[in-house]
Amino acid sequence: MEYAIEMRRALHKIPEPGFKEFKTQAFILEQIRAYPPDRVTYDTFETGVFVRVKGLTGNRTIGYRADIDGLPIEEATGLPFCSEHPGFMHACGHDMHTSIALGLMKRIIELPVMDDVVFLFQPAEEGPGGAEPMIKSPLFEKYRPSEMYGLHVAPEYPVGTIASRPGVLFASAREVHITIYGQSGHAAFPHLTIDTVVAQAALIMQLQTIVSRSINPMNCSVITIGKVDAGIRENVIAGRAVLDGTMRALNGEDMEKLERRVRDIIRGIEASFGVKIDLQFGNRYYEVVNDRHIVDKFSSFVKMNANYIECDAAMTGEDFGFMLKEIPGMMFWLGVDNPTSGLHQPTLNPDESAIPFVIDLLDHYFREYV
Ligand SMILES: CC(=O)N[C@@H](CCC[C@H](N)C(=O)O)C(=O)O
Repeated sequence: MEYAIEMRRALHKIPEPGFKEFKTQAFILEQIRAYPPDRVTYDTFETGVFVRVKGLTGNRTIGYRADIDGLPIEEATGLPFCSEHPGFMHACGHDMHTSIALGLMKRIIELPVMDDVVFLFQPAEEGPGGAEPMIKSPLFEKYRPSEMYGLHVAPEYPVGTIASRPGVLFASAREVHITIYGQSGHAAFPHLTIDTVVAQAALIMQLQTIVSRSINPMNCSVITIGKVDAGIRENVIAGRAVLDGTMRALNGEDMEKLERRVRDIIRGIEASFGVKIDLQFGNRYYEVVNDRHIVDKFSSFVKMNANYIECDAAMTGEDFGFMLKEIPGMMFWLGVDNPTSGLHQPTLNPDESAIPFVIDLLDHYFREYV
């Protein structure tokens, strides 16, 4: 079996949450330590790894980033190499991203390219975000590339397709964590309680008016409440309710407006229902903004070798945006032909033939065009 596919299957079995990618990091280090130290240098950062592969001239340093974390989703693919970690799955394709980086690294160690190539195996993309601390760490200066690339699997495109665009490719994203405090009591005496479930329901519905009533309809934004929790049984009024969600926008102004309106609505809910609400915003992921010149260079190359689509921006978030704020570069979608499933679904099953396809493509690009 092709080395990188073997890597993917091994990684698929051990999905781990952000900053707890201990087995994944050990697995990556095991691969790196098999190479001669005069070809490869590396450092660990939290559960991530920086690697430099020496080029023939080393005049420049090209960066390639792979995110390595999994998601708290119970896998339902039935694959023979499915997750061995109950309740966790590589449901966003980071096993593909990491094995592509390992395969590309092996290729250019065995047959060097002109430039040094730096690989960033980054933890916690799904949250709380590993890209920002990784590039703020002093180690980043030792590995700093002059341009950077990253990819994300795209189940909706067939294998052999690359999609990207100059400018904003992914939205900015910010998690929202809300806890509602009231007064629990008997279901039969609601007037003696402060029911957080009713406040929670009203809050969810009001939050859903922000995008439609406060954001310019010509712009795109999203508020999703992905998790709600409250109560202990049918005849006890819940004294505490929790909501977790995420907000997306394509520019900073809209993201700030989303935050402002969430605060306003929460004040209103407190006044109308007599509850107290604790609101916490997570890290803001910046938009992924692709460098125009680098997209031109890369897309011209791809058009000669594969199918290139100039796609629309997507409302997915990606902390690769932090890296692209610091270093010019680009992210692109890699077709993995799984249109009946999708990202963050328990049935996600990317076509592995995309792995050798993109390793060949990037190897060729890094060797002759970058
Ligand atoms: C590519 C992808 O699916 N990324 C995640 C990033 C999540 C960021 C953060 N945890 C949030 O929810 O805001 C996405 O959900 O788009």
